[in-house]
Amino acid sequence: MKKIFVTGIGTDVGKTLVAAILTEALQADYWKPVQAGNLEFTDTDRVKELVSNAQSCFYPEAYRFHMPASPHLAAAAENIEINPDKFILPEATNHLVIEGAGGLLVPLTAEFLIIDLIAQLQAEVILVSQNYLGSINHTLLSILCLQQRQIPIKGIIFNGPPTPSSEDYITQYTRVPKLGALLPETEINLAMVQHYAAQWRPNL
Ligand SMILES: Nc1ncnc2c1ncn2[C@@H]1O[C@H](COP(=O)(O)OP(=O)(O)OP(=O)(O)O)[C@@H](O)[C@H]1O
Ligand SMILES: C[C@H](N)[C@H](N)CCCCCC(=O)O
Ligand SMILES: [Mg+2]
Repeated sequence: MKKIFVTGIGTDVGKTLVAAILTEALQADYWKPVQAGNLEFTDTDRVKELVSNAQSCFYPEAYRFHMPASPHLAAAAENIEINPDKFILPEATNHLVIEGAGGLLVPLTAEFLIIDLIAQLQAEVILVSQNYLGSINHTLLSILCLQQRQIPIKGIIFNGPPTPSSEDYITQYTRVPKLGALLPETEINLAMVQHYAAQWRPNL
């Protein structure tokens, strides 16, 4: 069974949308271990809304915080310290898509970062890269960091206006494959998620 951790080169790069498409493509289960902010409509609510297969299950977050901030700060604001031992993989017999918070070096505690959670869960990574000026640097930094920790990287999803020159540089320099691309969409709905799911499925 695949255990895929969806991380990104930063926050707001499209991880939730990509996670919804991957969940649909693999008819996988979905888990967001830490939700910071947007408790009235969480990333899990969003993915549930966008996934239409009957097989996917959605697991409750290990931690939910009100403050839309780095999880270590959001936790401190509620006088809570995140305990890494509390991140227990849901007992699933299905593929599992796990969504992080922000990028790889986002703190969960003073010592424990998202990248440490990925290593602890022994998941492979799909990295969401958004195309903007500066994103080559952010994408290479993320990949070098994962490679230094010997965390397996399944591939990259590029989000936003296509920029083949940047994408080619990144895939050639890192030797990490491109799994798919997500274009800027005006409508985000079930049909759009199904369309990308079918397109990316052969690469997953
Ligand atoms: N390709 C796209 N076309 C249109 N809108 C997009 C696209 N990708 C992302 N968005 C929108 O951009 C916003 C941020 O995306 P998303 O919530 O998926 O980011 P994220 O990386 O999951 O952030 P977080 O770190 O908070 O989990 C959302 O409103 C999402 O719908
Ligand atoms: C609140 C936001 N949407 C995410 N849930 C958390 C992003 C944390 C980013 C921290 C940082 O890199 O400075
Ligand atoms: Mg998200």
